[in-house]
Amino acid sequence: MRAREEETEEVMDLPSTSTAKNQPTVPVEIQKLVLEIIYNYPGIWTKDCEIEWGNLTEEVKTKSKTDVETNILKLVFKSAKAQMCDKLKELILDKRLELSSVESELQKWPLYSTFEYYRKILKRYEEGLWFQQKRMIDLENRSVMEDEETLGRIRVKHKNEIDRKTRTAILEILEEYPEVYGNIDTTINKDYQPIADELVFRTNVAVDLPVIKNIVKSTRELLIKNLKTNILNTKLNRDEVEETLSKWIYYPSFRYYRPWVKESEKLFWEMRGEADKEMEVDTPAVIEEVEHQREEEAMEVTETVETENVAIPESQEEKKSEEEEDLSFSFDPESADEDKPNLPSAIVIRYNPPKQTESIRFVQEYKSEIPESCTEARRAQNHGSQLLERSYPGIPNRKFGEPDNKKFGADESLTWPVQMVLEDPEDKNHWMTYFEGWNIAYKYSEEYLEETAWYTLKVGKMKKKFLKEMEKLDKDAVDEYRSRASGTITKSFIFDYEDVSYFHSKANEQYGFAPVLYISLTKKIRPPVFHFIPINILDKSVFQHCTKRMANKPFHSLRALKASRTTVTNPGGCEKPEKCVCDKRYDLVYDKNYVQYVQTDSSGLLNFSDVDPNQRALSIECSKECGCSSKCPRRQTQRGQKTPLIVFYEGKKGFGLRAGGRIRKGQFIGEYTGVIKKAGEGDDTSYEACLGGIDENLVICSKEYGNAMRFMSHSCDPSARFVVVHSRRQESDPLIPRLAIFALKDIDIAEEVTISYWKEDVIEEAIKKGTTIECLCRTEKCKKLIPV
Ligand SMILES: C[S@@+](CC[C@H](N)C(=O)[O-])C[C@H]1O[C@@H](n2cnc3c(N)ncnc32)[C@H](O)[C@@H]1O
Repeated sequence: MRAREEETEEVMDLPSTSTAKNQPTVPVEIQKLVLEIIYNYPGIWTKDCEIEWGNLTEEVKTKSKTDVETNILKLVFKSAKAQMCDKLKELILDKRLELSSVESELQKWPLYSTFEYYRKILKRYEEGLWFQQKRMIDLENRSVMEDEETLGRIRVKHKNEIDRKTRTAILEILEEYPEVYGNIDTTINKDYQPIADELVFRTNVAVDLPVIKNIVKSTRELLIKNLKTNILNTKLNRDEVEETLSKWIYYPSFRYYRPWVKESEKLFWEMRGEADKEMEVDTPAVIEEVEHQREEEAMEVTETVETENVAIPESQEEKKSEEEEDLSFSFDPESADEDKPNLPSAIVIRYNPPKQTESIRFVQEYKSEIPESCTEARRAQNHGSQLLERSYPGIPNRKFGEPDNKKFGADESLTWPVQMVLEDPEDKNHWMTYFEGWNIAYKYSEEYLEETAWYTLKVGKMKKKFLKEMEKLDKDAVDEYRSRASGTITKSFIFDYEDVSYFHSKANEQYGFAPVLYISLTKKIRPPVFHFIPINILDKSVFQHCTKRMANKPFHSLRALKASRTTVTNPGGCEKPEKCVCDKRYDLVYDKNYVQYVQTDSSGLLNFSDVDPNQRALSIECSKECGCSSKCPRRQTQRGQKTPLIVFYEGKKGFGLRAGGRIRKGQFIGEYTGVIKKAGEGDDTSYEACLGGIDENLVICSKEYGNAMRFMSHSCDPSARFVVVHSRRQESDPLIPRLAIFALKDIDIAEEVTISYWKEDVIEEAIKKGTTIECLCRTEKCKKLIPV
């Protein structure tokens, strides 16, 4: 690296983008020397290697004969990095220069000659800028569709990458297609082709037709849901409903649809007992009024509050900040199983010859595998040069690294999925970004990631919020974790955590479930090893045992066999209360003296106030027979985990489970999955949960196969409890018992999700016998001892 001849400035303020007033000034010569020397210390290019900083400080001292403190050197480096990013952005995006002009402009920057090498580290960042520049130019020329060359650069967005901008654009385009939005229920994928074409034309983003269809339908669902919550639950008056709706982020681009849901709205007002009042959305005048308002709005730039569901339960309203709104995971409704009708709800192994049904997957043997959707990880597993010395079921142990870049990197970067983003403690506006299958860190601005990796950024922000909450309990531990996570993670066990988190979340994502992250703040312990499985697994004999039970019979056969004993009527939670037969089915099949019946209300919440904590609770979920949709509040287990969960190292207790978002009292948290087997078959029962209430003889064992729920610790004052669930989508499906976990209280982000492992009498019995260990639940109600 040779220094360039002519310089104009003698001193420079640090850092370039900083607003701080009292930054030191460092002579350019020293800055150049520092940057030149840093070339030989790659350990600090992308991370903060303290040893290298120490050596570097010494070298600078020797060569410059000046004593410059390490933190000043860090500032020099940080400032140069920021300047390099700013300059690239300015030249590529603002000035829209070509590559050769960018090059010559950069040469004018006095530090470039000694810092040029760093531009390679910003390769992906720069690629992103070129891509954006191209898109801007394409859009201006409106030549995207004609130009074959450009078509290759269109960004394809998959379901979880759909950001607010894309969704808004789809809804805006849709307005021009009343023949589609007026017939949403009967549309087929093909009907959305003109919308998809227009989307590419307007935004250079390509989205699959089923995804567009889902977005349209789900926004309609959200509109209805918001109306329902505001009218029935929050009991707002008409003006307030209007006002609340207008805060919903998609309302401005979707309000034209309101008259098409007037029947639903009318029904809600009727249920409120306000049927006599005139429906305001009923007349064309309203559409005109909407149009008028819209024109007015277009004139003024107002800040929109982002929220999916604008109705906030009263008890939580105060607490819910804008930041949280942004973090609320709305896997519903895009990921609801309407999208994937063929998803199995259990896996049966060793069934010979295998059968074929939609709801059950039959296999000869089962082992965790890298999800099929992770194509880059699979490619890396085959060709990557970086071997990670570890072995986790279903998780690759090979990655691509710098040496593979030339052969396997190239242009595909544009469609690579981003695996994770980690906060950069030194730079709040950028995130350290890792692509799936690669072990190289890149730095991207939040703005850029918002555009290209919306979903992963959301997970990153959730983790950041979780750590912020954990700081209140143990700041030192969180600081230590952060410094480790921003260091050389590729070689440390942190990557194991990130990979386990990613691939388990991907397995969940296939079913439309929320992510699971694994975190150990201080202890250098490897993540737990087990086969992650989002649904239950059972073998042929247990499967046959389940399918022989009377509960399998369809409702009409049950009724023919038996007269209903009592009338349990609480069908209010179902979307179609008039047709719902769940409660009656409970009467016909289960014994109320033995298992208590619980049923979700219209918000999908369970009320446990009358349920004995020592008694088993059972819920029956709706099936197609009830006539409701897959989004009915009475289908919680079928829809699955919607709140992110954190498997967190709790010290002596081992790993436990914490909430990655706010969970409401009565809310479904997740399903306890594992191997369904006969009780008493294994010698280690610590991961076994009984299916009593449905079948006393069966347990779910999550020791070798399971999901995040297997980590719940015992508490003498638990925040959640088990509910056995009778659930299937179709009455013709085999009925396999399921086990759900519901919240007993409001659980905040970073709070532990715990259950009581035993009934009280079992704990007391063990205490009497002396067969106990110390209980570490640390609650006020702790009995201090629990059974071994
Ligand atoms: C189902 S496992 C929970 C996950 C386990 N901690 C892990 O790291 O895999 C049950 C085990 O967790 C630990 N544990 C859970 N709750 C506890 C508590 N309240 N006190 C002490 N140990 C507990 C015990 O070792 C128990 O055998």
